Amino acid sequence: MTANLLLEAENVGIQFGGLKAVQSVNMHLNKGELIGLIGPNGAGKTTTFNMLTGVYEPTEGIITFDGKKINGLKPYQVTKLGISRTFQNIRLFKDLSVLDNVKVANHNKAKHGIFASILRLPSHFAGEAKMEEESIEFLKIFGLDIYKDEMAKNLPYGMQRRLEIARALAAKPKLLLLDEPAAGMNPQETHDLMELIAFIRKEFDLTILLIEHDMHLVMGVCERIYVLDHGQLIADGTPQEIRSNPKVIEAYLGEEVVE
Ligand SMILES: Nc1ncnc2c1ncn2[C@@H]1O[C@H](COP(=O)(O)OP(=O)(O)OP(=O)(O)O)[C@@H](O)[C@H]1O
Repeated sequence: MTANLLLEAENVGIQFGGLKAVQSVNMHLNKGELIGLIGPNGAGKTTTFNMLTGVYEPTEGIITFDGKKINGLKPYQVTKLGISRTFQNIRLFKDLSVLDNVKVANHNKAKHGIFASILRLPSHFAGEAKMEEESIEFLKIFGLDIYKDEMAKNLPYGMQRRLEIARALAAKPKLLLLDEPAAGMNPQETHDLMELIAFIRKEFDLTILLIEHDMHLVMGVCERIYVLDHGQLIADGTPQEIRSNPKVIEAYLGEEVVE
């Protein structure tokens, strides 16, 4: 294993009944990379995320994260090791405030223990104050601090998507998985999101894997791209290589993308 390797999937796959949803996927993410995962509907992208995050246990292959095998771990254990994600369908605590949504995620990393909290020891209050301060800092980065007391469900759609990312980031991951972060956003929101993703990668020393159908976004921010089709990887390479790969054009991009 090279020192730079953060995640490796070796021949990973999963079968649901008779359906091989994902087969023999080999993938590696180096520290600090921003990688895209693309492919047609039903190709197995979200299923791959679900295997990387412990939602599904692969029926074949090995997933190694930061030198540890993570197959079979529960999602909360994977989060603890340093993988956070967002979902295709926004999953926020809709009736909690914007700030509380981030605080809940930040809580995973709280330094003060449960006894300090129950007994209301000074370390509990100091810990809470620090967490609130940190959570507000996260909100500022995402331009959400002005909405901090608003219930999450009242945010405009694009802002809810940003809040999901802020929340995933508050768990202080090493690897962030974004499932269609630009879905439903208008072109301006998508453009701003692109800049934000590039910014947080640098600022937080993150590795990011993102699923996205918006090719402008994927080609604009990713260094490398993996392409799935019918559960199998059909290509990986730089945006330039992917754009001109005949297999990818046939399966997914369509002729019009080739310039
Ligand atoms: N829990 C499950 N049980 C049975 N089949 C499943 C399950 N989860 C996913 N699948 C199947 O696995 C295949 C891959 O689905 P997946 O959602 O991963 O595709 P996707 O590439 O993320 O598609 P989209 O771009 O539409 O989100 C599909 O045929 C889907 O029906």
